[in-house]
Amino acid sequence: MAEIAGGSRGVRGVSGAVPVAARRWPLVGHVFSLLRDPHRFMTSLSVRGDVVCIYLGTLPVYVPTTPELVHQVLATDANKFEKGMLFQRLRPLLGNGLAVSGGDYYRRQRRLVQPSFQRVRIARYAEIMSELAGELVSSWKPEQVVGVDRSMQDLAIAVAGRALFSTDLDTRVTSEIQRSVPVLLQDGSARALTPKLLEKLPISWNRRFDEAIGQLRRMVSELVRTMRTDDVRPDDLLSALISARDEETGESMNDQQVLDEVVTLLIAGTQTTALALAWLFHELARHPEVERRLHAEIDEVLGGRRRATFDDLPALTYTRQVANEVLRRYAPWLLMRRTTEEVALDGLVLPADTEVAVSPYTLHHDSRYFPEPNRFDPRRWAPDRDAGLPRKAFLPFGSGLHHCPGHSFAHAEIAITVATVGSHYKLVPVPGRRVRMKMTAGMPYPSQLAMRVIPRSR
Ligand code: HEM
Repeated sequence: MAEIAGGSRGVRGVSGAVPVAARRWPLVGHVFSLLRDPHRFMTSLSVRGDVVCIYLGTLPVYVPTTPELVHQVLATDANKFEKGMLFQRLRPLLGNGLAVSGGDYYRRQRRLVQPSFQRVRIARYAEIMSELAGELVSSWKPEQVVGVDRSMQDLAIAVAGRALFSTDLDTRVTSEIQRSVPVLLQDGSARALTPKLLEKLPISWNRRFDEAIGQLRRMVSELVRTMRTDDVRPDDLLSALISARDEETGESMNDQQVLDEVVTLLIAGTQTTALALAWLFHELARHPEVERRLHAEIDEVLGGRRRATFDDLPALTYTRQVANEVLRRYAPWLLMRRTTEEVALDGLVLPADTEVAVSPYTLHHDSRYFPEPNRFDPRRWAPDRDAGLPRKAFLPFGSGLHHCPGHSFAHAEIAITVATVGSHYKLVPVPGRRVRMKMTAGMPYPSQLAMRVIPRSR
């Protein structure tokens, strides 16, 4: 029989009954099931109920599974929530940046950061994307085996680094970013999930993590100070953040605030985009008919050019459909929130300080909104099917108050990279290496993604 949490002021003062997800273990709760087979666990939630309780260790977390309830949490009632427990554990890394801050402070910072992602600025960042994707492709040799996950991560870090700090800064900056960001991405999620007690132990990954944060924050704060005193500022994201003025108050950010937002952008904007690209190449290799159609589009739009640019984006329509399908299939597992006051959610009353999580992954694999959800089918996103699209069930970039400010940046980077790679090469899997999906850092990670680079014959 299904386990039920709640009851009259049951779990931590929650009133109302709610089903508990299957396969709960003593002490670890559902963490074991999540790690062992994340796809199976996350897709089992919607069959259980409209709100399901999962346990991260002994902590109950309430997960709404319908688009309407998700919209309530992320948009309509967004003011009644703050970022949840896992984000708080990342404060040493992200400071008080957008991903962790809340209330009036958050709103002001969001108003200041948002203009850095206007269309004209994306066009400027797209030049960097095109140049760096071209350099990556030139560095590959025909028949070479590349770690696609690692290559895409290096590329995304280089793009974000240059977009933030312009091209003419010394290479010390770029190499420090290339060194610290992967450490922070890898160890940051482990730190968020392990007991707080372990943070202080002098074990190697704690030392590595603390050293990487220290180095990165020192370097960025030095840059911010230098840039403030320079008469001529480069046309980059960092100068845009420094010059931003709040329309309502005329205020700008101090050095600490700029620093927190820069580190947040480096962390939030790199791993996510790199994963989408890595999974995209994986899916292309598994679906030759999709790959053929994509290559045909690239050849037609680029007309023999070897690098895609910002101006090509509107014509790369099938590329966009493929990207959307990747973002559907490989979406964030859980976006964590915590109530700041009492919230009524589908017959439940959640008191303040209750952990709630929304799962884009679960919604994206619910057959009520996406028929045959495990099938990779970019045609779902074809323009003639537009009217039937379940928009509220598609949340790769979240929605409402915290909707990802970097979504156009990410779409531009995905399309430019795929088209630039596709104009030279196709990537084929190395036989005998099985790719599994891992639960890491809130996103689906491939276990390993070694692929061979084959020149395209046209
Ligand atoms: C495929 C790539 C990406 C995906 C799937 C993605 C996904 C998301 C999601 C789901 C959220 C909402 C989190 C929440 O509600 O708790 C978010 C927020 C955020 N993203 Fe992205 N993102 C991507 C790329 C980027 C890029 C390229 C940047 C910046 C250069 C960026 C910067 C941010 C920031 C700063 C936030 C926090 C926003 C806030 O809380 O107000 N992201 N992203």
